[in-house]
Amino acid sequence: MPPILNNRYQISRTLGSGGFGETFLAEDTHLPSQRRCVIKQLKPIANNPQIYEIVKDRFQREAAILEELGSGHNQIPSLYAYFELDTQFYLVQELIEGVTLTSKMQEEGILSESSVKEILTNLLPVLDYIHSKGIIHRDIKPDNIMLRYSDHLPVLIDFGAVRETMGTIVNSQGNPTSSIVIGTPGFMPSEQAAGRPVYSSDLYSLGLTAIYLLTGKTPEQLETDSRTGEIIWRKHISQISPSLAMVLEKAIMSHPRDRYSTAMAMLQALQPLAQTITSNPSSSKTTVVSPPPVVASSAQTIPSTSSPSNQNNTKTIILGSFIVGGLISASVVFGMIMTRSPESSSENTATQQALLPSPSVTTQPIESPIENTVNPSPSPSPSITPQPPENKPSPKQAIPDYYSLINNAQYETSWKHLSPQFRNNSQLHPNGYISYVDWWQRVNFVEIQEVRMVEEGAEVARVETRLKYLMKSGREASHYLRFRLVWDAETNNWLIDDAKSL
Ligand SMILES: Nc1ncnc2c1ncn2[C@@H]1O[C@H](COP(=O)(O)OP(=O)(O)OP(=O)(O)O)[C@@H](O)[C@H]1O
Repeated sequence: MPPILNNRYQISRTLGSGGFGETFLAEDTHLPSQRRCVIKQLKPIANNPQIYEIVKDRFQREAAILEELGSGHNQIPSLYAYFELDTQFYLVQELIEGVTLTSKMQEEGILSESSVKEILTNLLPVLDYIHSKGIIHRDIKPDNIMLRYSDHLPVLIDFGAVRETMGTIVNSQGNPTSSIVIGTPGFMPSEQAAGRPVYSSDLYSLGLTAIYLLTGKTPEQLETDSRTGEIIWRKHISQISPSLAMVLEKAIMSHPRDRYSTAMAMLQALQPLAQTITSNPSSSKTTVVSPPPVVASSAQTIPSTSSPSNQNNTKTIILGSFIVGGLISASVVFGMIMTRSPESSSENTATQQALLPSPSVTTQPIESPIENTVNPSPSPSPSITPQPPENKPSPKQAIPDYYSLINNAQYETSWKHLSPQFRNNSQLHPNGYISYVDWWQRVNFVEIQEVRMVEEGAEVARVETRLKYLMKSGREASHYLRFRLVWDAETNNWLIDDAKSL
């Protein structure tokens, strides 16, 4: 290796070497500052002029993607330059002054739960960003995440796609294809090992990275449950909050269907936990569950008023009831509602009407006095909004709390967050709790995109929400719901008493 590469970069030392070449620390002699940089050398595996041209073409495209990613997110190194030299390819990247998670672990030992949560919370938006560009990293592991000294933020290095390009060969049909699977055994899920990575493959790898940081165990050192095929890891941690354990459990499920389908969904499942640990639970922190900028920019806001037509009202009532309470016998109708436009057919409307809950429960106008609440004490006058006592939780927080339980499959607890009246509604829950659980088991994740207070009284409150349902079937649907909450002094909680679509 010449001391000066491409007549410009003075090599200081080798940082690492892998199957496709070496990584160097260098100085850019063409800049007055002699800026330090990292140079990644890549060697194509095939020694064939025809393939070389294909690799060159692909390398250029991958470099363009890296340039875009690096300039679009501060936790991805910038691409300063790229070039080819003597049939080898080079990427010149921003030097991240920091430490890889592997080195940190080796130096300091296992990380605390709060450090791991912080890393996850700061890394998931980066994954969301690259996924929003249609890119799967494919090699998330402790070696490829650096904690930057200056701001302690995790930075994602070493994207897999460029290396894959170097593995280009021509298959027996004469088409260029990659001969290699990118990823690291143990950290990559089976669908990726089979050459079919999906976005949640990165979440799987991230989950195992977090487990490595918490336990010091690499995936190869963890056993697998021979009955379910899932990884057994919890016994290696003396103490972990059940909520973080559930998030990690879901992230590393062997089947992609059972994992979080998006980085934001995983982040959202994590955030109420961070909030519980770090903030005053009585303060309203709904910004924590607000959508990330990517989602928010394209999303609609909650309609400020609602005057649905009768037909829409019908749909609304059923939908709202299903979404909160769950109705086993009507799940087929729910499926139809989720996939059809608001102008549902008269046939569907008839089916829906047959399933209408009692009008006294769901059709009362928002301004009408609330009856049948759990707490028999008189409702306050609508014109007076009493100040809630200091230690009383915000009704706004009741919604993310409820869905956090749902997302963590804590159905027994979430069921208790419904008012007795809502639970006992036989049209909503013909078999009580069994119907409720049966319904929720079909839902992969509920994303809370917005929560807005409409009315806050001492005993009754109303909030409007924008939710996104990610079904296990792969369907997605957005819903605007208005919740009525009733205060339960006994449990010191706001209980969900009703929900209507807007
Ligand atoms: N942008 C960067 N800033 C600072 N250090 C980096 C950067 N990129 C890589 N490194 C350091 O160089 C080491 C090796 O780099 P890298 O992981 O890219 O390649 P490798 O291990 O040689 O091969 P492979 O690409 O097969 O993983 C990393 O562990 C990291 O310490």
